[in-house]
Amino acid sequence: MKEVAIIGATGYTGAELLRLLANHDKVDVAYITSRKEDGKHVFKIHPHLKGIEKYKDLYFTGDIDKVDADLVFTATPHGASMDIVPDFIERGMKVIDLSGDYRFEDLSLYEKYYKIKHKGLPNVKIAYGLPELHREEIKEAQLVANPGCFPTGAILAVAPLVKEGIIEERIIFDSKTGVSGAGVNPTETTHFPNVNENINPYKITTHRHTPEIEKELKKLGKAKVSFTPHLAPITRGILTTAHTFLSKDVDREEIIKLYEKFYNNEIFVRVFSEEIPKLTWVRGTNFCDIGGFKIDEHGRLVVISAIDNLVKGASGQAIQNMNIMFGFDEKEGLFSVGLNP
Ligand SMILES: NC(=O)C1=CN([C@@H]2O[C@H](COP(=O)(O)OP(=O)(O)OC[C@H]3O[C@@H](n4cnc5c(N)ncnc54)[C@H](OP(=O)(O)O)[C@@H]3O)[C@@H](O)[C@H]2O)C=CC1
Ligand SMILES: CC(=O)N[C@@H](CCC(=O)OP(=O)(O)O)C(=O)O
Repeated sequence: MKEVAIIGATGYTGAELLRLLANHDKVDVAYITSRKEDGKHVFKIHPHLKGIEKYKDLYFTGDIDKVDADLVFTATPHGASMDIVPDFIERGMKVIDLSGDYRFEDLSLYEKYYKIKHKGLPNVKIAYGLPELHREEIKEAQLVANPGCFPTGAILAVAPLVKEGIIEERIIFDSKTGVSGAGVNPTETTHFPNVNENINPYKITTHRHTPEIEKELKKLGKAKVSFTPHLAPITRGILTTAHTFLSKDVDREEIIKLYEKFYNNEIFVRVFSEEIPKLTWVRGTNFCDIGGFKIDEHGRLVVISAIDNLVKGASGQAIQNMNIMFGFDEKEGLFSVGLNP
């Protein structure tokens, strides 16, 4: 049995780690931290976990220095993670950081989009935690930078096309996200009357996930990314519509075959040749569903992806990465089907 700790376990991704790890047979949760709920039982803050035997003696601690585990999940905001991760690394622990702090090799790109001065990368192996593209690096890493939620759905939607070199450089992503993507603390943007019955575009041309998507796609081929997120009146899920422009003479069947081959051994990516992915198919699951593959008369190829932002977009992917780092079966604790309808 391995022991893990969750820093920031009062938040949404921390809670989701606890929900998913309840079904994981190879790890125990040894520590959960909170700056404000020190000493409280986990069921007090997360009543939906009540009755889970493995959590019956689990209490929040406010003292991060006490944390000692085989692996630490830092489910903390960007900026906060880089204050706490180096100490765990120095103490020899593996870390999976759910924030954006360690996703960029080029720190000037991070500083430009996050508007935060970066404190530097620890001198250990760091991997970008998208298993479908970086499995071998994740196996070797001491620190895994878990991808952003939008980048997960966007990158997986077009990776086969970029790698094959059959589309133009320009790629346009239009994404709709559930409100849980904004974290546990309510704001004016997430206030019910402002979200309900609306679809609100935000951070048009400036969202920090644009350079994250682009730098990952550039590792595969040519990519210039335009990205627009929209807040939708749903709790979970990200539906991404990717507009790409074919540069080679390929038909729909060839494209579907390319995706099926690219994701052939990937348990958590499901390619649909006919159906259009739906958020309810992936809700609560670690799947990224990909479909659409429609080509218009101008050579525009439209691909759709669907993920649950809290699972494949955050905590599920973090557990998938942990499974890879520990050499466990990659789907341990993660295999479930969607809550459809
Ligand atoms: N929500 C989502 O869908 C996704 C989120 N992410 C990223 O994952 C991380 C966590 O997100 P999420 O769970 O939604 O965020 P939340 O705001 O819901 O939770 C973050 C938690 O971190 C703790 N925290 C905040 N500041 C500090 C600090 N300085 N030191 C220690 N702990 C701190 C807080 O706990 P307390 O106040 O109790 O100490 C808080 O509950 C973020 O970086 C986010 O961008 C990534 C992908 C998807
Ligand atoms: C709805 C909403 O606000 N979503 C967040 C995405 C959260 C996330 O995954 O981003 P990082 O892990 O990169 O911080 C946003 O657009 O900023």
